[in-house]
This record gives sequence, structure tokens and C-alpha cells, in this order.
Amino acid sequence: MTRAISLHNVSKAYGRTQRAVDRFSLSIDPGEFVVLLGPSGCGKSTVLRMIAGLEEITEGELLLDGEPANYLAPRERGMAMVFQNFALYPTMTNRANIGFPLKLENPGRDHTARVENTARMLGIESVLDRYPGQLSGGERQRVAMGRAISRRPSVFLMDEPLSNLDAKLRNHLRAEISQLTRELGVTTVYVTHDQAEAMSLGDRVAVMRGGRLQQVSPPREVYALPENVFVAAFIGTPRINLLQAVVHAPLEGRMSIDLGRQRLPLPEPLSPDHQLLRIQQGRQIIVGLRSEAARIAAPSQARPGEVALSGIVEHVEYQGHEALVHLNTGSQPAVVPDLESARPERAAQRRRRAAGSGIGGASGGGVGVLERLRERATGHISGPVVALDEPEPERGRPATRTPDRPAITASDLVVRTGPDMRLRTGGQVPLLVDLAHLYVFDHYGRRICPLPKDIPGLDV
Ligand SMILES: Nc1ncnc2c1ncn2[C@@H]1O[C@H](COP(=O)(O)OP(=O)(O)OP(=O)(O)O)[C@@H](O)[C@H]1O
Repeated sequence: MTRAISLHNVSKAYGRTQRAVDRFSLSIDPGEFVVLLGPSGCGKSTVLRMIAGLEEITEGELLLDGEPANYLAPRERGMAMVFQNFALYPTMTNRANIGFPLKLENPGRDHTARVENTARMLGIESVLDRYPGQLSGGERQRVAMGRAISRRPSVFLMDEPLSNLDAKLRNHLRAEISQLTRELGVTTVYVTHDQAEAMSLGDRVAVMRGGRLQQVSPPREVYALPENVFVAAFIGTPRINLLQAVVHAPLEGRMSIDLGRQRLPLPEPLSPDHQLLRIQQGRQIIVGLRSEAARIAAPSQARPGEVALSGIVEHVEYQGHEALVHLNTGSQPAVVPDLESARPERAAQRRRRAAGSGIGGASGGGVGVLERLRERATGHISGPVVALDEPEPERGRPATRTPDRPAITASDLVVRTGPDMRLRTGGQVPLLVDLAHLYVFDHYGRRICPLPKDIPGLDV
């Protein structure tokens, strides 16, 4: 059995502090795999815990298969949770750990077949009679998943189940989780702050920031059509290049985007997307260029839709199969708050939560002040995504740098090249920018180009 989950304007407030989750709405279909993605502290785990019934909903409504479920006890929800820290009973064998929920449910029955079947699915038959302490991290996490699966839940809730594992094992288990949940056809809500994990696992990815849902879309769409600059910057490696810019739209002559020391001329006739940029004339905007939107090549090699820029090589990051070239084009990078908010460590959070809920003995008093200061400094910033770090300039006048602003950081654009391209640090290189892959965001960070119907790089 699998079930539909609907959250309608769900909020969570802890005490009188700002809301950890703010008017969160999301409908998940039966059998769907939805990933909650966002930086540390954005409220992902809180949403998951409210679905599980481990956290009371302050406001809003939770529906399970269309039925109100705010006050349903956790065990009546038919859900299984898998956490980051495995949470196995160390004094029980792995067999007993996997069978534990079954034993609780049905003490009199023999569960051997179900336990062995589950272990076979996860490839851990050979370790069933060992103890968790005798297993590797990956095996332990498989046992934890086995315990969640054995009961045949109608929903899996997974809270960063792979984050304690090394990268290779993480990739491996990620593929297994994907296969397993599809085979079982069970609705899955998976929490992570790792965008690559989210993109590879989810049927849909729900991006959160400061307790609020920013966008929920299939992975390809969340990458190709980010609704705002926060989503654009959170998704994709290397991170999208975000540059402060001003639209230059003379009554006569070619429209262009002023990037500081250089301009991007917009090809004529203007596309409908670019035509709409005219109304931004003189206002500060943010230009987004993913690393695949620009390449190092001479103007003579320009393909239709490509325009020339140039940059000074600051640094080359050799990656084996490719190199990332960090360039200075003389523009000013846009700053997106919250991307990697320095939230308290998860462990410290858990300690505090445990202390607050009376579980365990750790009071966390020693770290409290520091934690609180850090929280205050990096606290929730919700509302519109303000990506610029200075006030909007007067209309009709291009932005100027004020003297106390940091100088243009050395590199403002990262492009990919083949691993063998010889580049000299400090040397100037020609660039071609593909305007079909140009993103423009307004000063609140909302995407204004491309329009929703125009999806670069998406074969639909
Ligand atoms: N029991 C609690 N009491 C007070 N505040 C809490 C409690 N639990 C969570 N919070 C706060 O609510 C906010 C959201 O926390 P949550 O754990 O949901 O974020 P998250 O996105 O899952 O972060 P992480 O990835 O670090 O776990 C944070 O600011 C956190 O400090």
C-alpha cells in the first residue's frame, strides 16, 4: 500500500521565535519520490517530522489519502523513517534489528522469512547474525533501511540517510534506494542538502529556503527553469555564474546588458524574452550564466546566438576529465544570501531537540550561547529573494560601486574547458556566451528571462 500526502499552508513555530516552516504547501502522489532540498536549517527535517507525526503542526493541514491527519498518532500513519545516524540497537543482532518492528506489531508470529527476504533485497544476508558494531557504515545503513522496509510501510521518510557515508558508498546506496523504492512503489519523502543527490533521486525536488518552499519541479525543470536566483544558485555544479548587470536599451541602436567593464549585445531581431527586458532599462538585474553557457573560443568561431566577451585567467581547477577556468571579466558577482547558511551542526541541533523533548540527558548548555549568536547572525531570511547586496540605484542610472564595497573579486565567471587546454594565469582569453542559455533575474531575484515557455536545454 502506498499513500498520498498533502500539506496545506503548514507552519511550525518553536516557542515565539520565527517560524521554522512557514506556510508550506505540497501534494505528493502515491508512489512518488519527492526530495526536500535546501541549506542547513531551512526546515526540511521539520517538514518530514510533521509528516511523521513526531512534530506538532502549529498551523495548516496535513492530509493522508485525503483524510485530515494532523492529530493522527505516528504509529497509525503506517510510515517508516530512516535517519542519518542509523539508530540501530547495538545489543541486538542485525536479524533482530530488522525484525524488531515486526515483533512489536505481531509478537506471536515467526518473522524469519520476511526478515530474510528483506535482507536479500538489500544484499545483507551474510551479516544477519552479526551485531551492528561489526558492520561497515554502508552495511549498517542497509540494516537500518531493512528495518524500515520489513514492516512494508506505506510511506518512507528518509532524513539524510547517506550523509554519514563516504562519497563512493553514497553513490552506490543512492542507486539502491532509488531502485528499491521504485520496486516497492512506496511514496518516499527524502531530505538532503546535497543537490546532486536530490537531482539523481527525486521524481520532483522541493527546494526550501528559510522555512519556505521556493519551487517544486522535476529535476530537469528545477535546473533549466529555476524560479528564482536562490534555486538557480543552489542547483548545479559548478555553481551558476551570477553577475550584477544593467539593461541598456537606447531608443535607437542595439539593446545590450551592461556587465560592468563589458557588454552583452542582444541579437536582433530581439527574441520575445529579450524584448521583455526593455522594461528593466536602467534597473539593476542579475545575469545568470551556467558554466556550459560560456566557452573559451575566438569571436571567429561564434555560432548563431553566441556573443563575444573576454576574461583574464585567474585560476584553473584541474578536474581530470575537464578543467574549470576561473576568469575575471570585470563584472560584479551577485550575492545570494542563505545559500550555505552556517547553521549549527546537526548534532548540536539534535542534542538541543533531544534536551527540549526530554529525550536523553545532554543539555547542550555549554554551546548554547555560541549557537544562539550564530543562529541570530544567520537567522531565517524569508520573503523575497534579495540577491543584490546594495540598494537599488536610482532609476535610469546604471549602478555604480560605492567606495566601501569590496573590490571586484578576482574571478567572476567560471567556464569549463577540456583538460588539455593550456592557459596562462593572468593571460586574457576570448569567450563566447550563448544567449540561448542566458538567465535574467530581477532585483528581487525572480526569474524574468527565459519566460516559462522557453526552456533552454530541455527537450520537451
Ligand atoms: N526542537 C526545536 N526547538 C527549537 N528550534 C528548533 C527545533 N528543531 C528545529 N529547530 C529550528 O528550526 C529550524 C529548522 O530546523 P530543521 O532541522 O528542520 O532544518 P533542516 O533544514 O532539516 O536543517 P539540517 O539539514 O541542518 O538538519 C532551524 O532553525 C532549527 O534550529
